[in-house]
Amino acid sequence: MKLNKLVHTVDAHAEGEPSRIVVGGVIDVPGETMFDKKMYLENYNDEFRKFLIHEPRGSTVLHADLVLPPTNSMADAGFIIMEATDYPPMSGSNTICTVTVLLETGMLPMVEPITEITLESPAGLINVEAHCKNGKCERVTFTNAPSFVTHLDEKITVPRLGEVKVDVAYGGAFFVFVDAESLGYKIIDEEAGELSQLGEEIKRAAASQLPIAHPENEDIHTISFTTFTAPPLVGGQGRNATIVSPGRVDRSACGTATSARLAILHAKNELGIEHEYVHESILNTNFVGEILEETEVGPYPGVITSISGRAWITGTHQLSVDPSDPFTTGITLPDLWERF
Ligand SMILES: O=C(O)[C@H]1NCC[C@@H]1O
Repeated sequence: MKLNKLVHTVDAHAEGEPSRIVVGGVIDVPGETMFDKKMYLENYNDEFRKFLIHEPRGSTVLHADLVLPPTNSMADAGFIIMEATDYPPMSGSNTICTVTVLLETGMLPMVEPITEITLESPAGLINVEAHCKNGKCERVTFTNAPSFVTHLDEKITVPRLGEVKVDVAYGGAFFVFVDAESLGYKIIDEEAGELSQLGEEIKRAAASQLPIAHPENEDIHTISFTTFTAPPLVGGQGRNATIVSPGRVDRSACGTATSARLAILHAKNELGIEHEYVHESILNTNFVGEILEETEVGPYPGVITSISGRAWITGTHQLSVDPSDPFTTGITLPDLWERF
């Protein structure tokens, strides 16, 4: 057997949302910070993301996280988040999967009952508290990058819907928020296809009509996700479906959307500091969010939030490329891609 590449991954899911954690096969990526390294991959080696996530080795419903040595001496490990179409600076489900894998494989030492570690994400340092018992990482709570709101009750025009009222907020990526009930949805399984299609249309409309940029990082300058919000169905405080490109529902409650939603609720005086907010997913799983303190991000008032959830390892893979394989970097047929 002759191989051009051999990459070791440990796969996991956080409350239903799957990630593939790269723990071997890559020594390092050029760049002085984790954000520089993410930009390097995006600009010069995007083939690696496609190799990990796209068919025939992955699927549209998969993310990958590349574990690297940190560039900041305060951090225990670094990681670069890769999703089906891009590289978000931060991600809740990816963080929870990465922490669970680092601790349950012994890559970082597990201390029971609470392991405290710091990860360096492209969005900055992330403090993590993991509740561990009998070698299992039972729950991961992390303090997210600062969240802030850029637009409240803004009207955009969406081709199939006409005028739609939206909020836009950052929670590690930019999200456009839409009230699902006002469009006739409750966020249940049978709506997943329609919500995915509408979400992609709303994201495109919002991105073109509401220009935005992160005040502290001009390379973060577009709306990446649509989040539909609805009243809870299974005892939480809120429910959501975040649409992940190329157009499918986040299986988890989406950690970064939860942080962004907390920033919006706080801006509307609907949620104070230190109140737990149980955010339900379409699968009835949840992430628990909490506003820890107020802050400022450039000209925007913001909040520091914590997000908490669980992950489970699903298996390990040795991904490889046979030099005679015609499909080394992924297949994206329009039956699943460019559908909407
Ligand atoms: O939990 C989150 O933040 C994420 N889940 C998939 C898409 C987002 O990055």
